[in-house]
Amino acid sequence: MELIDKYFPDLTEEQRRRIAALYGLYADWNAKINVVSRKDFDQLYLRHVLHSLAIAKVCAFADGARILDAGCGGGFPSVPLAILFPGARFTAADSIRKKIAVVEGVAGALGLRNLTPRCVRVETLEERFDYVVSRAVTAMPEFLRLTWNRIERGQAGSLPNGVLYLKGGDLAEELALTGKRWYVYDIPRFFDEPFFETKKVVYTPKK
Ligand SMILES: C[S@@+](CC[C@H](N)C(=O)[O-])C[C@H]1O[C@@H](n2cnc3c(N)ncnc32)[C@H](O)[C@@H]1O
Repeated sequence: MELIDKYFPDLTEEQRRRIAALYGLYADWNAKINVVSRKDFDQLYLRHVLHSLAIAKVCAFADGARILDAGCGGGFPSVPLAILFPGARFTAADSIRKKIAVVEGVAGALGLRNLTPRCVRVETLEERFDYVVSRAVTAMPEFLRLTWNRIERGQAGSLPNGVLYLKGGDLAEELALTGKRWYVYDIPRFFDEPFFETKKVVYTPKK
C-alpha cells in the first residue's frame, strides 16, 4: 500500500480501503483460480496494481466516461482504474468464464458498482466506448481489429477518446504496422521502480 500512496497521495479513504483489500481478495481467489501468476503474487501491488494505474498518469477519465478493458483476465488494468475513477464506467471483458468469475468476486466484495464484468469475446460487443484500455492481449494490429469499431470519437477525459495499452519492450515496428499515430509514454517518467524500466503506456486517439 505504501507503493500506491507514494504515487497517488491524494486517495480518498474509500479508494485506500479498496486498494488495500485487493491483496486479500486476490489471494483468496487466486488460490481457487490462477489469474495472477503465483510466482509474482507477492508483488501484486507493483506488477499489477501500480502497473495498471500507469494509465491514470497518462489519462484522467471524466465522470461518465465509458471504458472497455479488452481481455481483462483477473481484472487488470480495469479493477485498479475503476477504484481510482469511481465516476467512470468500466466494462471488464474476457472470453474465459473463470477469469470473469474472479472479477465478479473481487468487484462484488469491493462494492465496485462502476465496473461490469462480461464474459464475452470483445469483437462481438455491440455497445460503444470512449476508451479501450488493455494489457497483454494480442499484437496491436490484431488488437485494433478487435476493438477499434467499438470506440466513439469525442473526449471523455483529459485526452481524446482512443486506445491506452500497457506494453513492454521495443514496439516501433508493431505500432507502425497499424498505420496510426501513436504516443508513447515511458512509465519510468511516472514510477521509479526498476520493474517499469522498459514499460510504456501507448496511446492512439480515435480521429
Ligand atoms: C495474458 S491475459 C492478460 C489478462 C490481463 N489483461 C492482465 O494483464 O493481467 C490475456 C487475456 O485476454 C483474453 N482474450 C484474448 N482475446 C480475447 C478476445 N477476443 N475477447 C475477450 N478476451 C480475450 C484471454 O482470455 C486472456 O484472459
